[in-house]
Amino acid sequence: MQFHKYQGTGNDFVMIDDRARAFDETDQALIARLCYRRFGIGADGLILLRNKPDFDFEMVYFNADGRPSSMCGNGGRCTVAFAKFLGLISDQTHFLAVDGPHDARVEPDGTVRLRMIDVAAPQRAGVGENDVFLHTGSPHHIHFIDPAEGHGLAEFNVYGTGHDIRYDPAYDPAGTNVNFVEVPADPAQPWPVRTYERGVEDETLSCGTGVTAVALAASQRGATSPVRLQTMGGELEVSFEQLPNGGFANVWLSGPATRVFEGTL
Ligand SMILES: N[C@H](CCC[C@H](N)C(=O)O)C(=O)O
Repeated sequence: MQFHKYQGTGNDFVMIDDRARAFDETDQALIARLCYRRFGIGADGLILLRNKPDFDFEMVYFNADGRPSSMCGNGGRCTVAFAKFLGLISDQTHFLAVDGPHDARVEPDGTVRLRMIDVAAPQRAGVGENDVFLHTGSPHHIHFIDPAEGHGLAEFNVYGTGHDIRYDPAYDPAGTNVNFVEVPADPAQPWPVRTYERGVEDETLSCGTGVTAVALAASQRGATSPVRLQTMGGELEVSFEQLPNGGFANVWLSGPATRVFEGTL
């Protein structure tokens, strides 16, 4: 079986052209093994590209634990780049993902812009003012680091604190992804973000639905569209319109999506 490896700002994926529907998506152990960085190919997730009536293609996403997951923003952008590589699309597309239909376009410089679902207003999470929750196709807890905490994002214990919030009973049974954000002195500058991802059960170099949630939450702290986000794996941009009810529409996630190598299993 042929596979391709893609990454979007360091969030990486095993990509499979499964239009023949030959891949057993119920084989959780196989998917987990393919994503395992020591005994397998290594990735944060695995994506099947499949045919779907009325759409250019369907994207089926699995976390590194082998389980089907909610929407993956970086994976969606990489699947669009893969569809273009396969000659399925040119520079615009309408495809189906687990959270519904998505439009996307590929810019001349290779930037992939993905339209995300409309997002409800941020909800308070935890006890203080520094924690909010949004669902951007995947669930995201966001913690704005308070300088009074005494440490910045670079030395923050993303794994430990992220793990605790991800498994907090308040998020039972599905859990959540967890994002840690440093408020920049100038909100027009990139907002630094680090993410603990559910289903990877570790920090990833970036998370597309995560930075989307952060950008929307940051609009309550002086950020205006488009918001630039600085992840460990590179810069992403999120644009949006704020709705009168506090929600968001016309939400777009933009950034690079790169084919790294291909191989045969
Ligand atoms: N781990 C996420 C799904 C992948 C999200 C992330 N890779 C992205 O780019 O949005 C979850 O279980 O909700």
